[in-house]
Amino acid sequence: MDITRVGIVGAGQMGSGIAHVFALAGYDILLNDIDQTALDKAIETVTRNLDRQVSKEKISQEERDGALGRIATTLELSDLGGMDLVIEAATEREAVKVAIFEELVPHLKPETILTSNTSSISITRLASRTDRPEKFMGFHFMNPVPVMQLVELIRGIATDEATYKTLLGVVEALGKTAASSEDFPAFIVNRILMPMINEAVYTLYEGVGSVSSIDSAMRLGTNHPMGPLELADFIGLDTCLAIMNVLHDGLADTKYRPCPLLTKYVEAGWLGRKTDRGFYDYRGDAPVPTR
Ligand SMILES: CC(=O)CC(=O)SCCNC(=O)CCNC(=O)[C@H](O)C(C)(C)COP(=O)(O)OP(=O)(O)OC[C@H]1O[C@@H](n2cnc3c(N)ncnc32)[C@H](O)[C@@H]1OP(=O)(O)O
Ligand SMILES: NC(=O)C1=CN([C@@H]2O[C@H](COP(=O)(O)OP(=O)(O)OC[C@H]3O[C@@H](n4cnc5c(N)ncnc54)[C@H](OP(=O)(O)O)[C@@H]3O)[C@@H](O)[C@H]2O)C=CC1
Repeated sequence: MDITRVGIVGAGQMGSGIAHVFALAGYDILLNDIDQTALDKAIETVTRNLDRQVSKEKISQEERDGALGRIATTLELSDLGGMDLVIEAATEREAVKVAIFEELVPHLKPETILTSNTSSISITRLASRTDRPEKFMGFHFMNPVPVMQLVELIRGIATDEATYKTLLGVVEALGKTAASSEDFPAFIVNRILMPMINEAVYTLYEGVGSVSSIDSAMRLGTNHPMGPLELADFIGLDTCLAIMNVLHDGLADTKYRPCPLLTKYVEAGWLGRKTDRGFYDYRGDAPVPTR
């Protein structure tokens, strides 16, 4: 199937990054959120990141202008009805995603491919709440989307081959690389990454190390570009906790229990960079470790 128009639901860090790379690759984008401020912020973020790419001579001014011109925004989910492909990138809560699909599906063309950027939730279960499980897939981008090469492709039990092949073609058109994962909790990347981040929070909780010693140990000792607590703040502590809960519930193994300190930070509304406070305080010029 030929994809030219792409709808994106949720204009947070992932929705804006996905809009950026699709627009740069020539797709027409309609970005939706429940909050006008989120849409305005997303356009600001995309503009800033495109400008950064121009200043680093990765793209030309014309490419930047073209990409920005291809992104429109809307508060009405029904406006996404005419899209060829829809990517849901709203908050990592199953009830939120299911409500979006139930509202959106009656407006979609029969041939539209529907996808979720979920980090962890069962694709088969989400697909079953739509009218098109055979045209439904997990389409999992990595953060920051303009920089990270990987896209995980997750087929639900009913996903057909044509849908998989179409999305594989889209990943190639974006200049990214696909990895296929079976539909099990948190797929490949987060099945491995998130227990490491959770263990880093336990390491802090048990007093084995401070925020800076844990992060510098992993940055300098294992050559990770970011320490695990810095990365948790970057991803969003609410998203990290949601993923751990999906692993814990879905695999029924206590080794995935979320660290109580992670839960406490989320309960406090300290969600990391997006709220200016997590394991680091981002309100000053440079991030300051909080423990
Ligand atoms: C939770 C999930 O479901 C799945 C996930 O996403 S898991 C998270 C996966 N992501 C990671 O693990 C990220 C780990 N961190 C990193 O790779 C790096 O720290 C980073 C790429 C984010 C930043 O790298 P850095 O070297 O510290 O910073 P910086 O020099 O500013 O950026 C590196 C390059 O990326 C570019 N860049 C960074 N953010 C960008 C953005 N949002 N848009 C466009 N370009 C960007 C910079 O311009 C720079 O380009 P050059 O190499 O041409 O100079
Ligand atoms: N953060 C990461 O590193 C990664 C995240 N993901 C996944 O991507 C998805 C989005 O994550 P991320 O961008 O980080 O989260 P953010 O919190 O940055 O953004 C989520 C956005 O979705 C909006 N939203 C909530 N409910 C609705 C709705 N009903 N309709 C439209 N928009 C809605 C939120 O609005 P409001 O703020 O008003 O609630 C917010 O703007 C999640 O499923 C996450 O697991 C995937 C890969 C990496």
